[in-house]
Amino acid sequence: MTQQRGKFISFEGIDGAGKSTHIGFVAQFLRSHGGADIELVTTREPGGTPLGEKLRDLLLHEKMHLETEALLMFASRREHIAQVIEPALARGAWVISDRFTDASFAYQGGGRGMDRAKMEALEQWVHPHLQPDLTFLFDVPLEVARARLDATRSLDKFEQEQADFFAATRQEYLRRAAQFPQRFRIIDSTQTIAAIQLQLSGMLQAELSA
Ligand SMILES: Nc1ncnc2c1ncn2[C@@H]1O[C@H](COP(=O)(O)OP(=O)(O)O)[C@@H](O)[C@H]1O
Ligand SMILES: Cc1cn([C@H]2C[C@H](O)[C@@H](COP(=O)(O)OP(=O)(O)O)O2)c(=O)[nH]c1=O
Repeated sequence: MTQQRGKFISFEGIDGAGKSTHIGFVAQFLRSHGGADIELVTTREPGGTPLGEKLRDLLLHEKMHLETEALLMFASRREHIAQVIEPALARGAWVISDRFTDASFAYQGGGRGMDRAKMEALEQWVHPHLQPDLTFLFDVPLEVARARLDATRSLDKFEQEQADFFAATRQEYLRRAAQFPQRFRIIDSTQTIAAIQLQLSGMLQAELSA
């Protein structure tokens, strides 16, 4: 009997939107409601493989040309797809990824202003047939995200960007969501954590019974 392919779920949003807060909850929900035989793989981008984690360190801390940045994001992704995502989906596991290609469109395309046709060419090259089945976009106004970030940790290269960068990043996320409404779920991340978890539970339940 051929193994049923697993599902691929990505988490997106500008820094400080609350994405990391909810990934653990979603993993826990799927473990307790998805049946004993569901295998979950939680991973992240940039990163997710030993090589990808080295690239992540460079990407988050070194200044570089915007096209170098985009190419390294997709290089990390190529490795991630080959080593982690595709094998997991093929054996029936569910993959939960903290960011995927929508982040490249949002940050390198929207935030940095890289030409969209080049972004689309990279997407077509690196994963012409793979897209997440479900993408949660945690959406908040910039000021809310910034206030949350300031309260937490020391900021990496992207988190140190200014308001206009994040305005363009957020706008590009929303454009991608409008372009792919079937897979995107936009979460109003100004709600309380409890309210968001309730909303996520309903969406996940629907996905489990699909
Ligand atoms: N809905 C929310 N309401 C209030 N605070 C939140 C909410 N979601 C997240 N936070 C807090 O905001 C900060 C940043 O959240 P985090 O999940 O790390 O964001 P991201 O992963 O999107 O950068 C954390 O301190 C977190 O506890
Ligand atoms: C995947 C990806 C991430 N990024 C950026 C967005 C984030 O600022 C940063 C790291 O991701 P993030 O998951 O936010 O890490 P953390 O929550 O630990 O800070 O990388 C891109 O610019 N392009 C991409 O394609």
